[in-house]
Amino acid sequence: MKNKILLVEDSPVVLKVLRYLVSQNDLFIPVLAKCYAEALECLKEHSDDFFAAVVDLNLPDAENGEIVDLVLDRQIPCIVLTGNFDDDLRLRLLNKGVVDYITKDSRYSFNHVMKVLDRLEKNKRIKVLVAEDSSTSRLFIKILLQQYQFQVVEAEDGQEALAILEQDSAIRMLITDYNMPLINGYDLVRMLRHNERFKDLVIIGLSAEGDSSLSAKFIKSGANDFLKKPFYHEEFHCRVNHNIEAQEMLQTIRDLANIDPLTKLYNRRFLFTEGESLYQKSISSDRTLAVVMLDIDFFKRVNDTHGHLIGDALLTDFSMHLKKSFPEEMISRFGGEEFCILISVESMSLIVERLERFLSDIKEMTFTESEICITCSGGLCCEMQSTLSQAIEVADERLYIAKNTGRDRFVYE
Ligand SMILES: Nc1nc2c(ncn2[C@@H]2O[C@H](COP(=O)(O)OP(=O)(O)OP(=O)(O)O)[C@@H](O)[C@H]2O)c(=O)[nH]1
Repeated sequence: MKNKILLVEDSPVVLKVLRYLVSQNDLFIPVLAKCYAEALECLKEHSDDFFAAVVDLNLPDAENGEIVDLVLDRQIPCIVLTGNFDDDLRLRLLNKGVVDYITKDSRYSFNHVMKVLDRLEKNKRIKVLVAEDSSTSRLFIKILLQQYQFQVVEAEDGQEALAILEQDSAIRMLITDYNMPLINGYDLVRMLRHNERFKDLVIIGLSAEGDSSLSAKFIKSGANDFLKKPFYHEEFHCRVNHNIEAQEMLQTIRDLANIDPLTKLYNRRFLFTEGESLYQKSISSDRTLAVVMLDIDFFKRVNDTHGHLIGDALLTDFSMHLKKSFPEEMISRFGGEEFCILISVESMSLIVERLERFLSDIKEMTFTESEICITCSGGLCCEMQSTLSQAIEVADERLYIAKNTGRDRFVYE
């Protein structure tokens, strides 16, 4: 469902620009009002289900910013547009709880509005943990985060923060004070940074005024950023949003390096780095990690008969089915129409059963809009080798045997 954005602006040109920009984003749908009275009607008509509002501060029928209260009273995130910058007014508006205050001084201002809307939409799915023993300060930070639509979790001390983070892997950011009972903020950051699991957690330390060494300590121990108390709303929002954006960019770069763009499975590079370390961990903990090499039979015929685009669609559909059939396993596209699955082995009979079921499921299915029937062949290596590469070689030799002995089968030994 699209998010409704209320746009209140008396200038037809500005309203047109805003409408155009908002409707360019697939997630948003603009609802327009030229004055306070029209905005009131819109709010009544749409029973307040607006995702956010972008409002002009001075409207012909409400010259003193009354529109801001109208929107905020309905708990709608409010972005204020204004013709001139006024420091007192800005502070008054931010204290009221507006998300941002933007001057209409250039076309970049409207891009900024879009950036804020986009951020609000993404933040709905981001959980932030606030670790702070002072309830007043915690509440203040919580309100600021909620203005930007973040989901907020709270901890009263470092120990509680650690326990929450251990339990909830969805938390992407920690904002932590220094002075806290049980575990202080600095030790909390150090503990987290020594744990591989939290390497991507964004951490912002809060340091009290006058203690300049604390911010350096936070950064040195692995925090991404710090804020000196007291801070301005905008400074807080900028640091929080910039750090989340940096984390998102890092994730995009990682995905580009590790994920096959067509099938969205891991690529060969990821298999030989992360897969190898998984394999070595299995060796050291005396667990068996089976390597399955899987290849679609006569895939060239699919391309030759239906064309490469349908061939691509088949690879995508097939990969989705692989993911469904092996949800816990690391699956990679080894190349072309060949895939590699790493499966923890509890018993040989169980793994054989799963692979045979997969083969028979594939045979019963049809793929793509052209309803193509396929089979596939596979080789399995269950005997632990010294490296993943060696295990892949063994599984690949068995796959070769499967191909040469009639296809549509697995060779296990
Ligand atoms: N559409 C599409 N085709 C691909 C892609 N990658 C590889 N191929 C094709 O996959 C085909 C693989 O053909 P072959 O290696 O001869 O294997 P096969 O036809 O599956 O025969 P067997 O493996 O022996 O059963 C080639 O035609 C490649 O062009 C891709 O990303 N998209």
